Amino acid sequence: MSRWRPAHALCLVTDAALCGPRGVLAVVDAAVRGGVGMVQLREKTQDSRDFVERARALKALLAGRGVPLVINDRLDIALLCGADGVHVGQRDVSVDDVRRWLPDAIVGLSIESPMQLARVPAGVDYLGASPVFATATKADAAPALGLAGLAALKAATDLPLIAIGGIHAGNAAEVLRHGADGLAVVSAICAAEDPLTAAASLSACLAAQRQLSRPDRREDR
Ligand SMILES: Cc1ncc(COP(=O)(O)OP(=O)(O)O)c(N)n1
Ligand SMILES: Cc1nc(C(=O)O)sc1CCOP(=O)(O)O
Ligand SMILES: [Mg+2]
Repeated sequence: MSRWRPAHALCLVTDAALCGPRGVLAVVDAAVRGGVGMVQLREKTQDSRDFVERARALKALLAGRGVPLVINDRLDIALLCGADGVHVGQRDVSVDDVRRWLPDAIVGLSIESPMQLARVPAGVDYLGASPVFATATKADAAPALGLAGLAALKAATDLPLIAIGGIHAGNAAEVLRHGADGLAVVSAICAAEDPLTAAASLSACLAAQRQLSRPDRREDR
């Protein structure tokens, strides 16, 4: 298991097309300056050689900034670039296989329904609650969980939940109130005119929630 904890983390999942001519590295750099605490490199169309090259460049960009790099789907790319973790979905390489090669890495697993919670293997650091809202960013996303579905997942697991799908600064606080420990976004940052400001707005929502959940601020004490 990893020592990294996703509570109150803002995760940027990259999309090269949405980053446009600015490029993935420039958008990630701005987003990290705005408060992003984890970066997931997600490349669905790039060939493997370019994927490794981008992953190594991102790893170098994030080095010394305390921001882990997680690779979407591809254990081989994670090994080649020295990534801090891997995020897998229900039909990707198994968590057991990732753990065999990366015993101390961050491992995330997507969960699309409460039924899938029955089959979460040991060795998972966080669950991606997917998708909370409908999203145009992932064509094959499962039906939206909605806020009630997110809350139901939260009630049924002790693992940290990182919510993804249709999240932006306008609904982030509600998502956090319904049980998300962290937030993952693609378009809210990659498609933003100003990724630094977009990240800072989302980061402020997380900071406000962190403040509210401090033990000395709880009303039930
Ligand atoms: C944080 C987070 N949660 C869920 C996903 C989705 O992963 P997956 O179901 O494997 O779908 P793809 O991203 O591979 O299309 C994610 N990437 N990140
Ligand atoms: C990468 C990803 N996975 C999802 C899932 O439901 O598993 S939804 C998604 C994309 C989320 O993009 P946006 O923040 O632009 O809505
Ligand atoms: Mg996947």
